[in-house]
Amino acid sequence: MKILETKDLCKIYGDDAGNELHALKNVNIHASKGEIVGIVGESGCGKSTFANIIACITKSTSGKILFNNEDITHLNYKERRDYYKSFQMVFQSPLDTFSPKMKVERYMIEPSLNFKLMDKKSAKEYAKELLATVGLSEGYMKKYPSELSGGELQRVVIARAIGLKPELMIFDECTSALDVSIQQKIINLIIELQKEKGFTIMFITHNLVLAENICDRIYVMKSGEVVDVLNKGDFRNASHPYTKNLIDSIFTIEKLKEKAS
Ligand SMILES: Nc1ncnc2c1ncn2[C@@H]1O[C@H](COP(=O)(O)OP(=O)(O)OP(=O)(O)O)[C@@H](O)[C@H]1O
Repeated sequence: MKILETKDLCKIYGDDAGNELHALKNVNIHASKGEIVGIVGESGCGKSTFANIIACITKSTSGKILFNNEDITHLNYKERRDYYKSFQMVFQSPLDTFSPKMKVERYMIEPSLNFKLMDKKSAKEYAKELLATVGLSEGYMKKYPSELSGGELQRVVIARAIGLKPELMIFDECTSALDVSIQQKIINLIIELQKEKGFTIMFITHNLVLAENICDRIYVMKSGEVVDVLNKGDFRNASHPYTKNLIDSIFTIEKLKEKAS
């Protein structure tokens, strides 16, 4: 069953001088229930624009977005709020989602209170449970963002996002701001949570090796277009020269590493 499907999604950014930038060109991407779908491409290819449109942060210029077969291309305020119960996004920098003056506790209980899902006491208990799920003790509830490491902050962001039991989550370069050793831990956490909770993931990254390791299907983007779709087990059989180049560059790095060791 398809959770998300885009049909000929286009985005044109314009400036005051009348210049147009076609950031997305007829993008057709889908994700079925329980899948981990990768969107991979170099900087500026349109990955974040795509994610922001799905998150209703940016408006598309044309095309359609279907969520559980319902057209969500033009949602009003109330509909968007409802959508955010089923959709959550985790951004590259956890500090972007945190106010520096907000303790972890308030950040964690906010969704439960905003959506009137439970009272404050239960929301606090639920927040502690969620923190435990991402490997953080309840002591973190009383901390400010400045007292947490980048990896810990990203765990808190993930804990809050899964608290709403979303059907679809987008992770937009969610580990690129972290140390390599922490990146692996966060990726493992996301995979474990996905297996346990069964939600669908769109994983946005410039890192093809990472995507290859965790995704069921990868969409390769270049200059706003999907140029290749690679299925699991088939990732090295890319057809587009751009993807072949990406893969060749990985092999070259692997060979250099082999030579060096
Ligand atoms: N608000 C905006 N106004 C004008 N142009 C924009 C805007 N946002 C993005 N762009 C342009 O659209 C293109 C796609 O940008 P986007 O951020 O989606 O790419 P990306 O693949 O996510 O890149 P990165 O990995 O560097 O974040 C780029 O050329 C960018 O400069």
